[in-house]
Amino acid sequence: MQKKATALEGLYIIEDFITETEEQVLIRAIDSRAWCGNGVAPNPELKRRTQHYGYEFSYRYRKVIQNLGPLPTFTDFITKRFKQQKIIEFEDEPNMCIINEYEAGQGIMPHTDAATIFGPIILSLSLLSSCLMKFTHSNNPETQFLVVLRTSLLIMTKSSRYDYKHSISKDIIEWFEEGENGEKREIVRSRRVSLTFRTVRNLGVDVATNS
Ligand SMILES: O=C(O)CCC(=O)C(=O)O
Ligand SMILES: [Fe+2]
Repeated sequence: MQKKATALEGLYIIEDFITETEEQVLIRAIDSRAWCGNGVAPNPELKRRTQHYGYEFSYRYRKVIQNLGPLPTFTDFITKRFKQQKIIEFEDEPNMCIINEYEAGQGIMPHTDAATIFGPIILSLSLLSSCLMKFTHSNNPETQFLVVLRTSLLIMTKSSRYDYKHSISKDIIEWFEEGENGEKREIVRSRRVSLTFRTVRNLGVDVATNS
């Protein structure tokens, strides 16, 4: 398992964080649970579907609204691996996991995960379809970085976590350049599911945005 640095300070990717079998087992466990969003409470106004564990986040009020108890057992092997691989320190143990589902044509608007509420490390495990995540500097929008998310773990810390907004487009076809020769590659987006692990530090209102 290799933690690779990206060109953006504080942003790392681990490509082989879980196996294909673990991915399938996770998807089955997730799909056996109830989704909210797309008309269903507690976040009916959000078009994409989500599941909230540990704490419930309200996109409307931009804050954590209730403690939901421990994370589900199907995430135990993931959080254990965070510790084994020394991705997190003890005090950064995630106590919240939001699962997002993106159908083809769905994305997430540029935002910075609330610095007042969540801890310094944001971990996002991507399943199923690949996509591009764009990082745009909050004060200097011309400064941008693109990362490819396959079945991988994204580790967002430091500048990437605080100084940039991250977003995923709604595009069904995305292009990126890879390798030494900058070969052009295509992603045809289909269903993607991500698990974002955070540490809730504070139950205050999110003064930044999390959409
Ligand atoms: O889907 C992802 O990988 C990112 C989700 C995200 O940025 C968020 O929920 O704040
Ligand atoms: Fe985010």
